[in-house]
Amino acid sequence: MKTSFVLPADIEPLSRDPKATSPGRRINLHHSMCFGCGADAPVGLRIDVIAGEGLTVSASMKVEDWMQGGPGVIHGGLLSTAFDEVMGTSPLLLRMPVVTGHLEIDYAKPIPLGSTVQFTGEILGGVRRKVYTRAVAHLGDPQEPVAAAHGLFIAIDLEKHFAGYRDRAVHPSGHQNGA
Ligand SMILES: CCCCCCCCCCCCCC(=O)SCCNC(=O)CCNC(=O)[C@H](O)C(C)(C)COP(=O)(O)OP(=O)(O)OC[C@H]1O[C@@H](n2cnc3c(N)ncnc32)[C@H](O)[C@@H]1OP(=O)(O)O
Repeated sequence: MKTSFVLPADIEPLSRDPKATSPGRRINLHHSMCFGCGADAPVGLRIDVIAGEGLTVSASMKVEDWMQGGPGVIHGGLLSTAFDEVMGTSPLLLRMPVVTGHLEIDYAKPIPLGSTVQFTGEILGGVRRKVYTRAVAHLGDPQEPVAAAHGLFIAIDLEKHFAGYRDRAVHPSGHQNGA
């Protein structure tokens, strides 16, 4: 599939953390109200990202009617959110919390409503706090990808990064902290 994404020349291999989620198990994320993965989010993708061997992950997502962009097909921005979730979860195999720094999507074919998108993702390597990832989407035949993505994720200190925002966090009760 065509892409304009270029990996840096100084990229280095990364290693799976020995305590990372075992292959075949769901990678547990941050909170249940996350738009990408949370079971309690009022509207969301509810994507379960499954650890694979090495630095790989997989996931699937049913394309519901509310995800429509063009007539009968998925909205491209919504697909990019799904890629963000799949690739953004993968650095937890390194036991590294990250946020998205840069995201690129290559759309190859329209994705019909009612289909199930299968994602495979992998960590390609890193440079300092930067983690480079790639993911591919298909509708059942891995040889016929419908889209692919590259993501650059930046390792963060969780406490510091969200320090100024946590009082706005929404909880399953519908209440915000302090509200
Ligand atoms: C609540 C729990 C969350 C965590 C759970 C994990 C699972 C979540 C899964 C959910 C998935 C969904 C996830 C989401 O949706 S996360 C939500 C969307 N993302 C954000 O909100 C991030 C907003 N950005 C920032 O906070 C800062 O800019 C960050 C923290 C990213 C960097 O600011 P910081 O001041 O800390 O560091 P730095 O500026 O020195 O940058 C560091 C290095 O990175 C390089 N760089 C930076 N940006 C870019 C760029 N665009 N292209 C190329 N390179 C870039 C930069 O050159 C430098 O490189 P080098 O000098 O080393 O060579």
